[in-house]
Amino acid sequence: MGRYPGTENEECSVGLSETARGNDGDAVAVDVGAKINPHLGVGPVRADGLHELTTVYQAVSLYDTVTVRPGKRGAGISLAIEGEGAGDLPTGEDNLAHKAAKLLALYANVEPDVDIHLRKRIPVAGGLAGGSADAAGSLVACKRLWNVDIGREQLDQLAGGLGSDVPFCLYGGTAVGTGHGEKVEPLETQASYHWVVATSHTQISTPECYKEVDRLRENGIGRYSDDIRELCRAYRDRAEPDELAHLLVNDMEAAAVSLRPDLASVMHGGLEEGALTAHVSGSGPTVLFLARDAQHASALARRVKMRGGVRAVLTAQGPVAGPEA
Ligand SMILES: C[C@](O)(CO)[C@H](O)COP(=O)(O)OP(=O)(O)OC[C@H]1O[C@@H](n2ccc(N)nc2=O)[C@H](O)[C@@H]1O
Ligand SMILES: Nc1ncnc2c1ncn2[C@@H]1O[C@H](COP(=O)(O)OP(=O)(O)OP(=O)(O)O)[C@@H](O)[C@H]1O
Repeated sequence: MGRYPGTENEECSVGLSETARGNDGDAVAVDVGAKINPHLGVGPVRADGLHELTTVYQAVSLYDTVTVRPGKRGAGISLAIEGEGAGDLPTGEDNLAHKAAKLLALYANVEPDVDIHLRKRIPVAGGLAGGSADAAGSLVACKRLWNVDIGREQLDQLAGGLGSDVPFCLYGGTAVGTGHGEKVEPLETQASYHWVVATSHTQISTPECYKEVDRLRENGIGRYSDDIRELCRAYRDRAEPDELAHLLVNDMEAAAVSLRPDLASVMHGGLEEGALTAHVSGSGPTVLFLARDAQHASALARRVKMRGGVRAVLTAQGPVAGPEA
């Protein structure tokens, strides 16, 4: 069993290294879960270039760990990354965890002298909001490190300026997202579901996937799924996984498959192996399979892996709580 409830992935059961969590009392470490969209309705493009969304978010048990420590006076923000995709990610101002720390320091009028360490387990550019999770973790950890007095609404606003998924990553759990995804309303549910998460060797850029949605729409393919009532009811009523399977929607799926046609055979393979349903996660290319329970998820993950054509196959359970420092 992993160190997080509901996960047995090796990636998640590895104890944190000393560099990640240290022994110094000044370090603040937070775990932030990946995001999935059980419903992702994509509407028209707005005047600001972003698409109107009606989405249901859920945080699942694949975690990045963000650790912050006081840096040398005047040294600014330093960032080190280990784990999933570490070599490919920016370590400077382009990193979302860096941006988040800088933004909070500006808000709080404190010197941003902080050493940030990211232990990444969330696949990069996989449609699982790994960068957004790190931004949310950095906000929460730096808030604690610098004792920043900031209300929920203002924190949400800073998060929304960093990216559409960042406000949800602050909340975790299950939530409804509107606007361009930044307006988040928590959705209470006692239900818990088990997923198989099949990651990919290549990445899909989020803006490219949105552009492909638009291109397909111009050709009459796809429509805005803006009705989430049945899905919200199912979450409130603790629907059985079989019922939930029929209610999941992703308006970006056709675009992701158009950009990466091999995803269709990954989905088809999982269904043949007994998945209740298969969907692209967000803007892809990760594929999610819904399982009946934890045992079914483990068995299904093994079978999906044996079929090949994917990078890694993980299991995850959701919802999980948001980051706490
Ligand atoms: C696909 C999702 O993950 C679903 O939750 C999100 O909508 C993407 O959220 P994100 O990665 O935080 O994206 P952002 O950093 O806000 O935006 C990246 C780019 O995606 C496109 N974008 C994003 C959100 C949105 N509602 N409409 C868009 O068209 C825009 O081209 C934008 O420049
Ligand atoms: N801390 C970070 N972790 C991951 N990616 C980051 C980070 N900071 C910046 N990025 C950039 O963001 C890009 C998208 O990465 P991310 O893992 O967030 O994608 P994603 O899961 O597809 O996002 P979303 O689901 O929100 O669309 C990466 O290619 C990378 O260049």
